[in-house]
Amino acid sequence: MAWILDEYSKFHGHSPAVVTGKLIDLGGSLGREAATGCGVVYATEALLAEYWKAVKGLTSVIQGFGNVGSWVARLIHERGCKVIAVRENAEDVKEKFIIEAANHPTDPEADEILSKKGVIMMPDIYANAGGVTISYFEWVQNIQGFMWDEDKVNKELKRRANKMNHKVIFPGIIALNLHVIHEFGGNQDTGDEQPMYIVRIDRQRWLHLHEPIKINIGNHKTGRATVCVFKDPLEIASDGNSRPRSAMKKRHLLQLKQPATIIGLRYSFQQRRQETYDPGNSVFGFVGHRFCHFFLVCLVFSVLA
Ligand SMILES: NC(=O)C1=CN([C@@H]2O[C@H](COP(=O)(O)OP(=O)(O)OC[C@H]3O[C@@H](n4cnc5c(N)ncnc54)[C@H](OP(=O)(O)O)[C@@H]3O)[C@@H](O)[C@H]2O)C=CC1
Ligand SMILES: O=C(O)CCC(=O)C(=O)O
Repeated sequence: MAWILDEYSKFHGHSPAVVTGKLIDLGGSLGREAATGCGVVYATEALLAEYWKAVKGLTSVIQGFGNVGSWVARLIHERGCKVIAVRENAEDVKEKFIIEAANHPTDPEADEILSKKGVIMMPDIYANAGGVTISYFEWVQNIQGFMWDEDKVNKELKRRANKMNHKVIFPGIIALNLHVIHEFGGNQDTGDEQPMYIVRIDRQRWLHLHEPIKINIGNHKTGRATVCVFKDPLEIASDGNSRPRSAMKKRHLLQLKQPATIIGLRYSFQQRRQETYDPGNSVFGFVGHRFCHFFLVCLVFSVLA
């Protein structure tokens, strides 16, 4: 990077913004060393939240222990995850989640084996985006001629990672395929306790949603349900509690006496209107782009006996 900067600057004058990943003295950004690993951890937390899990209490295997791997190990250890660093081949993998922190680490054959085993993979282009994000920050600082302190870099990284997670993962959390994916509590035979349903909507449908979406629930024998309406599952899972029922705030719950139809609205918190999804602004689009917060507003629409 130093060589590229040097060569370019010979012909065009000192231009630090032409290349990123530079040493600090040459205009590099503070925070780069940890940024990719940090981004991997934020992305992992968001993925786990989708499955009502937190890093805390899990066991992990890290393959590759250089810059990214060692930062991930340190950060998840701090969050209460037990790290066992071993190499594995795809046939031996027992993990439920694989986070691709390196570039293209899973070859097509392994991908097929893992997918048949039901392993959930988070792709590299998403998981390691902290690296390119810090490059963007470096470029911004260079063109501004102003150096951010490390705290500012870390805060910006976290802010943008969270926005990306809301954009890319959270819409999928709230729904997939319009059916009940989790049912907590309740005894289907005796109807002793009220079950809780977590409802998802297909992500593509969510992203292109212009009209309110309707979800029918309540094929339960007892005809009663508790529907969880939430705006940020990560918030719920981040306390390390993988049992959403106890972490759920009262205001997130709707008590239903009978099966019902729920209407979900895609809602922009900042602009207070429904947003149009721009496919060109997906995974990496978060860099330098203005985002909005979304959350699902669910309303009980009608009762279907
Ligand atoms: N650093 C960054 O900011 C970013 C990195 N990435 C990607 O993440 C990956 C790791 O980058 P980084 O941590 O910087 O690289 P490093 O060179 O710091 O570390 C790579 C590590 O992987 C180990 N390794 C190499 N091959 C294998 C293998 N087949 N199985 C297990 N371990 C192996 C190396 O071990 P040994 O030294 O013994 O060979 C080394 O410890 C790369 O794919 C990189 O492109 C992506 C985005 C940003
Ligand atoms: O630093 C960057 O801009 C991206 C880094 C990256 O993706 C890599 O090292 O593979």
